[in-house]
This record gives sequence, structure tokens and C-alpha cells, in this order.
Amino acid sequence: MQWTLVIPLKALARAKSRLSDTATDAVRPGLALAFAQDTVAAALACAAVDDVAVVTDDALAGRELAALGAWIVPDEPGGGLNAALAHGTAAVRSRSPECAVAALNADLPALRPLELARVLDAAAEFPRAFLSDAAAIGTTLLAASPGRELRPAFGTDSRARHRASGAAELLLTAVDSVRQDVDTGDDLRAALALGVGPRTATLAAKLLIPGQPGT
Ligand SMILES: Nc1nc2c(ncn2[C@@H]2O[C@H](COP(=O)(O)OP(=O)(O)OP(=O)(O)O)[C@@H](O)[C@H]2O)c(=O)[nH]1
Ligand SMILES: C=C(OP(=O)(O)O)C(=O)O
Repeated sequence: MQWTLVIPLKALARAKSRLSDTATDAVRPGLALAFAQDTVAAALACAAVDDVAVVTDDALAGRELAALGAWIVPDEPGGGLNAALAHGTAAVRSRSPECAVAALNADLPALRPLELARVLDAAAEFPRAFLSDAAAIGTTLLAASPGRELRPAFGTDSRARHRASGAAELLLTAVDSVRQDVDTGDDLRAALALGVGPRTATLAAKLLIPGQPGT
């Protein structure tokens, strides 16, 4: 099965607020963009992915991610993450009604295309399925097969909500790169240890973040 991914991205100036102890206000927007660029580039390189739609109102991020090959959907509802995902899913299905869709966070800078393909292949066995984040509290990916509604319930404790909604939890090993979202300084160090994409690596090296090879 081939998938269309819907990736939500907050305005960069407001993004990654929980990284404020690790990265200053001046640096955080660029870091959030680097995470999104590495996430989108890895998603587009995944053999199971046909298309990537990014739901964002951020003009700079929109330009940079379109240059990588993503389709930019304006965040017209402006009603937060789940409204953005519902809107993005409706937009991709108005273009391609029978497509399989999966929501993926934009803060997965260590994402590896082969691991993403394993997760999507496993998700194809279920009407709806999800992958919990590295902390085992949230969600990094929620998938809906053709003809199924996504019904996103991201946010604090979303693992429990997605489970309660009837989505199958994907219990796979060796897919750490798909689970390692970056909300805190510790998350960033964990992602750097897994190995991040080139934009995040360059920025992290400049910031001399401990844990980066060579620092
Ligand atoms: N389009 C859109 N994306 C959002 C919105 N809120 C969050 N996101 C995205 O959803 C994913 C998870 O977001 P959060 O963890 O809530 O926010 P964050 O900016 O990553 O981090 P914090 O500010 O620390 O909460 C990230 O890819 C965000 O960019 C929104 O209102 N609109
Ligand atoms: C929005 C979510 O992610 P985060 O951990 O980034 O808040 C979530 O897990 O549903």
C-alpha cells in the first residue's frame, strides 16, 4: 500500500516552546525548521510514501518544505493540531479520495525512510493504527487505510486516546527513529544519539549541543 502523509507544522516562532531551556528564542525557530526539513526529506525518500502534505501557515517553512517536494496546505481552520490534521486529510482526500493517509509529527529529525516503511507496511493491516512516541505517552504516527476516517486525537496522553478510539497500536521493534520526537533537551540528545538528518546535524553542531559527535 502507498501512503499520503499529512505533517502538521506550527508557526516556527511559536514552535518547540519546551526546548526553551536548550535553545534560545533566537535559535528555536531555525531548529524547528531543521527538524521539519529532515522529517519531510526522510518521508519523501520512503518507498511506501507517494505524497507528503504539510499543513502550515508559516511562509518560510512553506517555501523551504515545498522546495523539498512537499505539498503545502494552509492551516485554514487555525484551530490547533487536530483541526489542522482533519483539514489536511480532507484536502488530500479531495484530490485523491481513495488514498491511505497517515499523520506524522514534524519533529522527527532522526527519521529513517526504511523504518518509516516498516511502520506503514504494518499499519496497512488495520483500518486505523498508530505508533506511540519514545516516551510511550504520545503518538508520532496515526494511519487510516482507504475509506477510513483518520479521527486524530493528538496532544497530551494521545497514546491512551488513540487506543481508546479503537486504533490498533503498532508494537514494532527497531523503529526508534519514527518514535523519537523532540520536545525537550533530553529528546534532542536522544535524537542526536540515533543520528539526525543533515539540517539538524549542522545546526546542532553550530549550537555545540553536548552529545553531538565532535563536540
Ligand atoms: N498546522 C499546525 N500544526 C501544529 C499545531 N500545533 C502543533 N502542531 C504541530 O504538531 C506537532 C506536535 O506539536 P506540539 O508538540 O503540540 O508542539 P511543538 O511546537 O512541537 O512543541 P511545544 O511548543 O513544546 O508544545 C508538531 O509537528 C507541531 O509543529 C497547529 O496549531 N497547527
Ligand atoms: C502532540 C503530541 O506530541 P507532543 O509529545 O509533541 O506533544 C502527541 O503525542 O500527541
